[in-house]
Amino acid sequence: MIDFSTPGLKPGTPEWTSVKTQVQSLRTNPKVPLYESFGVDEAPTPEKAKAFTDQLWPQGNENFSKIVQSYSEQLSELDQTIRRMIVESYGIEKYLEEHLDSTYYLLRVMKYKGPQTDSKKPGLPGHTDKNMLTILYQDQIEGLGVQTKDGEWIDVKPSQDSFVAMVGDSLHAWTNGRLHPPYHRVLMRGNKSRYSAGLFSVPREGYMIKAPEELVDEEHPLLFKPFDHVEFLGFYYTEAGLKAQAKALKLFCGV
Ligand SMILES: O=C(O)CCC(=O)C(=O)O
Ligand SMILES: [Fe+2]
Repeated sequence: MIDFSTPGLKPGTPEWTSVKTQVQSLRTNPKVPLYESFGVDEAPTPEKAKAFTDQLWPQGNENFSKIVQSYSEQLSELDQTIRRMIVESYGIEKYLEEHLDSTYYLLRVMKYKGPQTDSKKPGLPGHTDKNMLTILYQDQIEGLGVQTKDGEWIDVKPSQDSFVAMVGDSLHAWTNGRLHPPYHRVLMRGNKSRYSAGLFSVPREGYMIKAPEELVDEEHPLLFKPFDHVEFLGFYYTEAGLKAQAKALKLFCGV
């Protein structure tokens, strides 16, 4: 998963290569000054959780590393439970294994600084997630807003014991449009920092995302041609892709 601090990202550039490294470095961007994030691919793997921790604490922090690993592992199980329920609800269990195997897990921890004013300032611009499914946890400082299909913005109230699961563009395409990827953003106000963590199931490079034929019929014509998520990201971070925003996938491979 690539965040918004790398606009114009294109395959082959040094920025692109940095995204491909296993431990993703701290992301900051002058255009989104309140936002900082730090992520790791394959987060449920103990070695990756440790490498991630060592970036933050070069002298090591075993406790944090164990928490990162166990949090990612448990949330990856939740991700699989949700995706299994989705697959079963469409009666297409024969695709379950392939579908679950088609992704890996990225953990991203995020910090949004308080803008030191009572008027709301953008923390993260509006977007749809490009991956399969996102599971978010936010601390007690609110800021996440989700847009309904009618265009109304609703605030997601922080809750210590719940997560927000969000469909990404890839799952929208895989279900041939049956599941909606919500447009969402973070707005900050006041002087307190907000922390959040996202566990993203991300389609593997080289895997062609293709809606099962059972989900394509006269009533539901095929919406997207099969596509590779990494190639789609390459397009998304071009000027045309960023301009198209939530419609980027349609522009990239819409039928
Ligand atoms: O921090 C949040 O609550 C949202 C983060 C988000 O939307 C993302 O990383 O894609
Ligand atoms: Fe998001």
